[in-house]
Amino acid sequence: MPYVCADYSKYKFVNVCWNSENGIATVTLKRPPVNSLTAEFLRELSSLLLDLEKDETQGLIFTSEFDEKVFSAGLDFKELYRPSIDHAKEFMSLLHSFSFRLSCTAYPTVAVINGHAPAGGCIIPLCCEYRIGLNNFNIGLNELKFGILLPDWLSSLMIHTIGSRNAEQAILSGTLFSSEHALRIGLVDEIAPTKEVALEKATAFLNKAKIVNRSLRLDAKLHLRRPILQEFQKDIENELAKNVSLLMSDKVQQSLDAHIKILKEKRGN
Ligand SMILES: CC/C=C\C/C=C\CCC/C=C/CC(=O)SCCNC(=O)CCNC(=O)[C@H](O)C(C)(C)COP(=O)(O)OP(=O)(O)OC[C@H]1O[C@@H](n2cnc3c(N)ncnc32)[C@H](O)[C@@H]1OP(=O)(O)O
Repeated sequence: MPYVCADYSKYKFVNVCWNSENGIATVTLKRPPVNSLTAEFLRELSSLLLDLEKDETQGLIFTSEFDEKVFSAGLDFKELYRPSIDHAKEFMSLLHSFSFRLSCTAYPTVAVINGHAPAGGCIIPLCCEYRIGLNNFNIGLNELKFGILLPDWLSSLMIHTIGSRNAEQAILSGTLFSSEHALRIGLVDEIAPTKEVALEKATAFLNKAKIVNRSLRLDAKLHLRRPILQEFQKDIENELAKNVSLLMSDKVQQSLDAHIKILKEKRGN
């Protein structure tokens, strides 16, 4: 049975609950208020994946501390508004490397989506092998509505999950799906009434994975995910430069500004 070496208490934005009986790590995202992704958060998540790999984790479940509210609100608007060029580059590189790493983990992965997961908030679930949603949440890649062209690796993750036809319609219309709709098109694999039930279902999925030889399973996973992994590895420097210049463009910066204002008005700030 795996043996925990890493000090998981060092992490600020996640709580890691390691079950030493079955080797399953439940990682609860807890970056208030809405688990938006900053460079610091992405750096932490990447380092966590390495620790889990070293500890020979048998399965990983992602969920959110902000139950029935938000899984992740996506990229952090505030950090990406008028960033320095160096920060923009670092952010895009961290987003790319974390998403790549999560897409090809040696251990099986599940997302328990216990709240909204718009735009970049959908990245963790899409990189995972299995998705379990709760009722009454929205999920989807609505980036086109922000004037953001998806990186190829992200479109490819969506295509892998819901098929090309559904992905084309979903991405081009910038749709955020209700949980029921997400289930119909395969964006989530199951719906659960509560987080507890969702976690049980996640454990059942991970236990099923155990009956397969670990290294054989990894070979098969990498083979089945080859089209996605190729997109991640294709012309990385050029892709990152494209994303940085998109982020720094007036159009995207104006869109971020507008969204920050909308959120402020909503709160009466
Ligand atoms: C920009 C990138 C450019 C190029 C990129 C190239 C490649 C990357 C590809 C991936 C791209 C992804 C783009 C994104 O992810 S952009 C983010 C999209 N996210 C959203 O539109 C969600 C916005 N938020 C909401 O809809 C709601 O907040 C939410 C439903 C999540 C929760 O609602 P609730 O009513 O519970 O809370 P609020 O009162 O709205 O918010 C609470 C506080 O949280 C702050 N907040 C919300 N979302 C974000 C965010 N994304 N970033 C930072 N902060 C966020 C909100 O302002 C409130 O803050 P305070 O007022 O309390 O300070």
